Amino acid sequence: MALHSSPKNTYEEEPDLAKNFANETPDEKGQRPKSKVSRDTLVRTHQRHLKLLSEGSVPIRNLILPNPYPPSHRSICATYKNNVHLGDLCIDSRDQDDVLLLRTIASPYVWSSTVTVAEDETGDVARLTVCNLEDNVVDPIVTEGSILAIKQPCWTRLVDGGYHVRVDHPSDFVLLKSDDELVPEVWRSEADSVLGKDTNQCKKDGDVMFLKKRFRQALELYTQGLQYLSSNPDPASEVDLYRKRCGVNIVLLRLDDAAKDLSLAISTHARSAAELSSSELVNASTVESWLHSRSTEDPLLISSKIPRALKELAARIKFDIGINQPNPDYKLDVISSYVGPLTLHVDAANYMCDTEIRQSGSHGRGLFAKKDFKEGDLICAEKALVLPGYFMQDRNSDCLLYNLGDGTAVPRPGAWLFKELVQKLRWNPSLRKEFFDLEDGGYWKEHGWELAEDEEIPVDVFRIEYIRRLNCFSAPTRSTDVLSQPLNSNPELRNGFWTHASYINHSCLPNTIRTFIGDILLLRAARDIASGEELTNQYVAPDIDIGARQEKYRTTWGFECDCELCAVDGSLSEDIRTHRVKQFDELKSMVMKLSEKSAPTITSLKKIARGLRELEALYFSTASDTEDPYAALPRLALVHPTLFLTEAWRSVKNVDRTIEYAVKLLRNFGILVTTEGSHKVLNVEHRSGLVNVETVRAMMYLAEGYSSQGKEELAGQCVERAKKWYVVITGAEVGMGQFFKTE
Ligand SMILES: C[S@@+](CC[C@H](N)C(=O)[O-])C[C@H]1O[C@@H](n2cnc3c(N)ncnc32)[C@H](O)[C@@H]1O
Repeated sequence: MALHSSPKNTYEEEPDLAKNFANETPDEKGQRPKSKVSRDTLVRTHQRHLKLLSEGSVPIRNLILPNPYPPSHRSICATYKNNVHLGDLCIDSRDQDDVLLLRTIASPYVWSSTVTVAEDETGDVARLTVCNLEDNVVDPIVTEGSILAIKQPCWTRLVDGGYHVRVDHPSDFVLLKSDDELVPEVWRSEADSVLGKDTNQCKKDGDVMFLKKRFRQALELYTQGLQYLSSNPDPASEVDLYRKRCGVNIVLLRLDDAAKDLSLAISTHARSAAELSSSELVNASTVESWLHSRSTEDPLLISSKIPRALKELAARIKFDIGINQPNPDYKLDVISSYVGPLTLHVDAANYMCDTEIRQSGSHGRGLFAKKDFKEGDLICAEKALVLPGYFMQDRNSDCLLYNLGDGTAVPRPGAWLFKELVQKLRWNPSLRKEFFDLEDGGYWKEHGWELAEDEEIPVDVFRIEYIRRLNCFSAPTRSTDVLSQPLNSNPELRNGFWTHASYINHSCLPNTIRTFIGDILLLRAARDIASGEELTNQYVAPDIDIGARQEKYRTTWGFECDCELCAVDGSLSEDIRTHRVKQFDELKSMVMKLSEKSAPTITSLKKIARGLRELEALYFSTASDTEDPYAALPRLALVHPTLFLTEAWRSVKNVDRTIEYAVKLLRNFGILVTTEGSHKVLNVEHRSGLVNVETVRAMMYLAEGYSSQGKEELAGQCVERAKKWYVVITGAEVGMGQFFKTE
């Protein structure tokens, strides 16, 4: 992968160098660093890198995950007794109980990570690199003079020589307030002078910061205003400040804090409003649990009793945390009209109550139907836990994630999802249980890490990455848009996370199809599904050759598929398999060559048809005397040439052949189409067929063919079925008119 970062900027680690370095350097674990850099040199080097950054020498964010280690579970108060200094630290050797207090002596360098220079209480200095912070240049977290506590600190070697203190888990990094009792006396006296503004001034300054998008500073100023009010009570100002702080917390995706602020705003308002002072609303914790409840119900009628501004915030928080509605009723056309590349997040509730998670034989847990669904029905709709909304074309959004632990490199969509997941989970402990319950490929168990019952779940960035990798989905802005894109155009897809849908296991013959409208994932039935049946989905479209597809499942998700198609394909002799792939490749290259020509000749079409028959024979030759194992199954190797021939016969207006090949195409996807009753009734049968854009098109070609033969009833039934499948593959009826007009 080409990297554009300037070689001069050594603060941006070169992933390949870092990887080789990690493998090649002598093991110094547990030793003290051999060399020490002076304060002057550290600061001068830092200034040079700040300058390089301001000159824009770093177009790609390289996020690097080193070899895994668990986050510290200890609170800094509990570990204060193990307060260590820089001189005590060893290389690559962490003690969960250690805590290091530092004060920064330089402005931060904020890009792939936050780099600064800091001193300890004894005046010793170090380069400090904090990874996976939600830091930004406009509103930095670590400013000059910040006081920090670093849990389980150690020295880590740098590629260019030297050592730094590197933090990977955000929870191992704690920003201390100037009045915190842990802050050493010498530092405390200097930092204390920040306070001293009255509430109105804090509010005004906070508003200015908010408008400048310096959200963390706004948060700090509103907090100071509230502190002032604790000794000078004024309920109206208090409600106002909690409301404002709630708004900032929502922007920063700190929903737990936003819910707390809003509960305090509502309870303070209720206490001061004569008609509400005896209501349940005065109890902030009751309001907070309502905000966190996933129900659409409002048993305390909170919304009707509070001012509009608070009501709107309550709706915002509830939608962002996620609410569940009991039915599949959505105005998908309206929702879809709001969605665009920059407006992914829509206000919609989830619909999940007709599906449940339970054990699925050897597949771990799975998602199951709790009632019967008909083909095309909406089974479940879920808003994303995280769907990064960065602008794809923006050069500044380039970002790559390197996992040195297993040597993988994750491109931009996955890297952004990782970054945002870390922040969402860091700031919202209420969302952690659901997330960390997901499949992590045995990562935690393998390391023997466990949590006590009452322990807060730590934000382990390595575990987040394992969970992301096994459970994320690639998503277009809207699935409908994919249909209108030119064939073979390969638009970059986002990478998003939907927790409930993460429980769906893969099958090459899935009974559901997932689609997206903005951050809503819609799961629809690809065929009739009975209550109790496991719901399955295609993680990726299956390769024609079983060896290739099982390899993909094994390396990406750690399983081997045992669906009906894999069982039949897997029972073939190596000889037939190789033969099939070879024939397929030959036929494909013939088709590709012909596709480049504007009008293929009838002779060339007949040649392809002959090749197709030979390939078909390789499927039949696997049949025993009595039954064809592929009778109701897709014959994947036949799909591509059959599609070509269907469209080619259509383009030369040969109606009979178009119908013949459209029926064949559907059959090769595992969908059996027959007619009965003087050719008036269309039978479409599929137990495990694949529904996709090609099958929609094949149905439309059939409709067109029947129509030109004067068989209008059949044509109408084909159109009806094609429309139903259109909804299955795009999620909604949106754009259907246009699609069927242009097809
Ligand atoms: C998105 S999760 C699905 C839920 C998962 N089964 C669980 O228990 O949390 C993906 C993981 O499920 C398992 N899985 C999915 N499809 C499977 C299949 N067809 N056969 C076996 N395991 C499967 C694999 O372990 C895979 O990494």
